[in-house]
Amino acid sequence: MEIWLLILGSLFLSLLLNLLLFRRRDSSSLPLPPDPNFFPFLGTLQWLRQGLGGLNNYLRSVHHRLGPIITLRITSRPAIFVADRSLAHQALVLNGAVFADRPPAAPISKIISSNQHNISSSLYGATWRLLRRNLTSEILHPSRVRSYSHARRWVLEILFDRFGKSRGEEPIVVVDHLHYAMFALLVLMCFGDKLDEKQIKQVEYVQRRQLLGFSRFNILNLWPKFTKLILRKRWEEFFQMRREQHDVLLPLIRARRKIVEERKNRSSEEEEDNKVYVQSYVDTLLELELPDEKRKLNEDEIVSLCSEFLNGGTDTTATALQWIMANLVKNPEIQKRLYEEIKSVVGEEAKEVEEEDAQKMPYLKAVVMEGLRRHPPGHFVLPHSVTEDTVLGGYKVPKKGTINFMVAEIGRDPMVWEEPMAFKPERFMGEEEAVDITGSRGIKMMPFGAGRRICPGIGLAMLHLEYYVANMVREFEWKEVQGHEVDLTEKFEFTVVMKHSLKALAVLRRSH
Ligand code: HEM
Repeated sequence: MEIWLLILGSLFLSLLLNLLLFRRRDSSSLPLPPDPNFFPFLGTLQWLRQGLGGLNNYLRSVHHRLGPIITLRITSRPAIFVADRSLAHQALVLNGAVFADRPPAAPISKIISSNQHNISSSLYGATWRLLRRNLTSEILHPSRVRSYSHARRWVLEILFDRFGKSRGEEPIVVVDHLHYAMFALLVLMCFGDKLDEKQIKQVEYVQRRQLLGFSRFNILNLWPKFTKLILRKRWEEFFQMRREQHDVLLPLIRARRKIVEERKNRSSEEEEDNKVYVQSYVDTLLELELPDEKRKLNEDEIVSLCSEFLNGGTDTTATALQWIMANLVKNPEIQKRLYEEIKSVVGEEAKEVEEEDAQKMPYLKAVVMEGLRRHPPGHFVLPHSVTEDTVLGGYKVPKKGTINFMVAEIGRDPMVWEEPMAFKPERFMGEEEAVDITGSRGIKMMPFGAGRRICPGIGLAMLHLEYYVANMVREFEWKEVQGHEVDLTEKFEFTVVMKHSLKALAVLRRSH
């Protein structure tokens, strides 16, 4: 009886909260969140010149003046920015379905996403659901992720080999190796076979060129008809880049299609003998049928989905790894404590920290969490939009607008985190250990977003971060290079990277 009362009581309460928070007033009678500029587009021009870093600084100063939710007029649609964790929770988690849409893609993104036929840009609906479910259940499911453990070990050997060549004497630009390593891993998960170094480097080249080109090509989005005339060369450059990406990815996709078709024609006994087959992301895409159009994906769409998979899992993880390693080099006492923990779990002479060992290493987990809090690879989530006019924080959020959440500001909120700019993994030990990184029970940090559009790669990303940090620290002692002291200044690229890449010495710990 008491249980029933409790359930009824909480249902009633959540209904009431929902009504109070979101539908208290008809949204049409409410104003948009405050806009800092009397002449709306002037402010935009002010930061456009400085790129995303400029936008970030500008937003921070506007939030100080006008509060946690504001509007900017970047294009003809209002763009709302939220810098408050409770408002983010109210929107993304408590009212998740309404805030799960994406805005119509700008011209450049429309081409890259093959008309919004990928996960990150598709509208909230049947196509998004199909593509996202395919990725999470066919590739990112824990059992499938386990089947790629040989690949993670192979990549670890590549990394050790590269670091070892410096013999602890030559400074290493760590992030270059991390990028290559993450590409090797994700390329294998995407296309199946271990490709050779030249092929992996080609994929890395075309993908990173696309990522780093975002800010260069962004201007083409503003007035396409006009820019097609005055920035013709840049449009040509963009299409050339796209062609080169197709030239590299399409042969890999076609080779995979051939393998899948050959498998279908094989008998089950032959299949038994051919146990080396590991399912790749492309294999799963070949089978999909778009729900609205009742047709299979075309090659352009498969390229776009592969590109999203590669970008989603490489740059983000390599960026986070570099920030974490930089803090370990800058704070040798934290690195020492981490090494002691690793040694106590696997012993001094173990060749590898196995993936399961991380479960027995609370300090390792704390180091990774602190890295993601203090240096989230993305300072914003991807732009969201709402499926209907709605209300947030007493303001109107219009259906045709975009809304974004300031990830870095939320993770550095001094009301939640003591000394937010300091790197202190201890804050995740003891009481704070239970910080929920998915934000479903309340948001304190949100490096992967929150709610229905939360990053589907969160489990894989955490595994990669824990596994590579643990192994890099177990095998080498990482030391600062005189004249190249660690500098934590940020630079906005696709992710927010170190302005001066980490250079460090990797000194072997074991004699082998
Ligand atoms: C440290 C690593 C990573 C970080 C920090 C990260 C962060 C994020 C963030 C902030 C979003 C946007 C959420 C939103 O719009 O609300 C996102 C979306 C996404 N991420 Fe990740 N991510 C990481 C790794 C990965 C990996 C490993 C994959 C896949 C292999 C991946 C695939 C995606 C996809 C497909 C989306 C779009 C989701 C959707 O729109 O439904 N990410 N990620």
